[in-house]
Amino acid sequence: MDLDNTHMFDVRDVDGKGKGLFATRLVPKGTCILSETPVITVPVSPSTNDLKTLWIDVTNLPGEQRHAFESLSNCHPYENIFTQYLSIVRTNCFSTYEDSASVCLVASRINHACDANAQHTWNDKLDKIMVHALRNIAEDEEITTNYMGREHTRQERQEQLKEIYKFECSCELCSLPPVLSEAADRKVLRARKLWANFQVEDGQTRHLSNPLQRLWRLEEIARHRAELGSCTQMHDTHVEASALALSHSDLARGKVFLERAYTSYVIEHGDDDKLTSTLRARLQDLTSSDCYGQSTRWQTGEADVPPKNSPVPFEEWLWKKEEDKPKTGLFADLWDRSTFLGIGGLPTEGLFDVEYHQDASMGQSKPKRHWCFVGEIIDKAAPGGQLQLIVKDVDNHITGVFFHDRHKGETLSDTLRINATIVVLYAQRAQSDAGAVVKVRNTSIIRDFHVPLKKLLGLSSRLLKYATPHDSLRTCHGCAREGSLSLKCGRCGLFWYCDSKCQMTGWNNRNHKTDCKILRNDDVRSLFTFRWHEFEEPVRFPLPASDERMEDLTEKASKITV
Ligand SMILES: C[S@@+](CC[C@H](N)C(=O)[O-])C[C@H]1O[C@@H](n2cnc3c(N)ncnc32)[C@H](O)[C@@H]1O
Repeated sequence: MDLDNTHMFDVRDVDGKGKGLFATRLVPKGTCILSETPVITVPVSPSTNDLKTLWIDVTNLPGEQRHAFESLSNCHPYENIFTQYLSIVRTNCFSTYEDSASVCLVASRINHACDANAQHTWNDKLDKIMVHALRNIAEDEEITTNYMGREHTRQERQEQLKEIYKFECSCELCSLPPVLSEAADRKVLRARKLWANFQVEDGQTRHLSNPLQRLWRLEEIARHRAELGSCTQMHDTHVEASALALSHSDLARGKVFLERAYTSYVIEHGDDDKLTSTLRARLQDLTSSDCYGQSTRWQTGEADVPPKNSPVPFEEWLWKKEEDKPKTGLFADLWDRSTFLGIGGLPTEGLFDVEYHQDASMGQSKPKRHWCFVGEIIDKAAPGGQLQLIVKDVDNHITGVFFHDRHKGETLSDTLRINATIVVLYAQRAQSDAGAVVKVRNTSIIRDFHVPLKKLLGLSSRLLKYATPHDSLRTCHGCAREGSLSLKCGRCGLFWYCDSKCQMTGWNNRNHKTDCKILRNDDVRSLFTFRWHEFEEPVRFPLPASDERMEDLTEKASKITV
């Protein structure tokens, strides 16, 4: 017999259960209570030949082991020595190798409880049954495992245990008063249903539709499952949440979820399991995950996990429960992937997305905030007279923008030029033969800016850094000094300098010659000055009131420095 940690438990008689395992000292949560190599393995559905093989295997066991096997509990009737051995297997087996059931001489003595304090798992790296403590187990407490998995109602559990193991379970969970038992059952059913809905959609792209709602569903599942106490199911929930976060380039949440998955998995499976090693490796390089970066909608860095004393409660941050706080910057931040999206971050056409839609009458959903698709035209064609743009989006994904308006885009076909940036308001991700595309049904939602996307993004960064006051101080665009500056660009009125020397540096060496020209275009100015985070109703191009806002901004800028 191959056993570790025998000093932690012994086998005792238990009233009404036969024998059972008991802790002989405090066993802390996560402890490996035993790891044991099976003595007998049979196919799950044995043939007559397999029964003979079973008989041979048992009779070939060393005397002590054969005796131990024959004296294991047997709750099924049998007719002869072959079926007697099979009945013993059925009463005591664990599923181990594919389609196989195995018997261990010690682990098989562990009795069942629906609210078990330990869990057995099969470790195919070690070829052993492992039993780990799911919580602290007190000295003299019976060690129990759950024979059936957690997500079953009381009635389902009782029926299965009676059928397979011929006993009526009287564990604490099964002995709850009816009101509490029904409440526990409701949690089981809710978690099971929510989880089943996740399983319906398969493949990596499942994370792209309605991610916020999916995250909130996972939070609800995680809450129920935490109460049900299954580490395996907590692991599954957090792995899914991690994949969801990573799909949207959210490394901070992806990391926290994966760490949680790892922690719960290790409790039940130990740290020498195959999947444990995989999870550990994945944690080392989150970006290597298959689903990473399908969109940048929630982009964060690993270091963006808020500190413990952060004003936003950690769980609220983790599950994105916090209200979408209005962002108050003076200029639009084109890098903000909650508003300026690539194809992967867009809500899916025809689906209600809680992050972007509000209910409206007649089952039609309306935008509840502003957002847009942003990309650069890299090619265009008009097969069958329909204008189709090939676009590289803000996430560098190549996608299509297809025109489904009355004129099939013909009215715009000359204006929309290669290398121009386009912005499509309230865009949705639609399916076409060519994969995911944006369909433009009304030309007033699309606008082209005769500037490559890279330049617009660079300008956005510079506006945020040099044209936005920080604590009433400005940053010189020429030398990056922070202070009360008195010289501003006379043309755009937005960039500030220490003196004319810095202004020359800014103009000639730091892009302002180009930026200033770009900023003279009304559409570009309104793109940057429109209040994207203040929503009253959907807008169309041209975006409203850019000039007033620009005047307002330049005036504010002057006041700060006078
Ligand atoms: C795998 S064996 C467990 C060890 C067994 N008690 C023994 O004496 O070897 C399964 C059998 O143990 C008994 N058993 C397990 N858990 C029980 C429980 N919670 N209440 C009553 N009997 C239980 C049932 O007879 C069941 O068929």
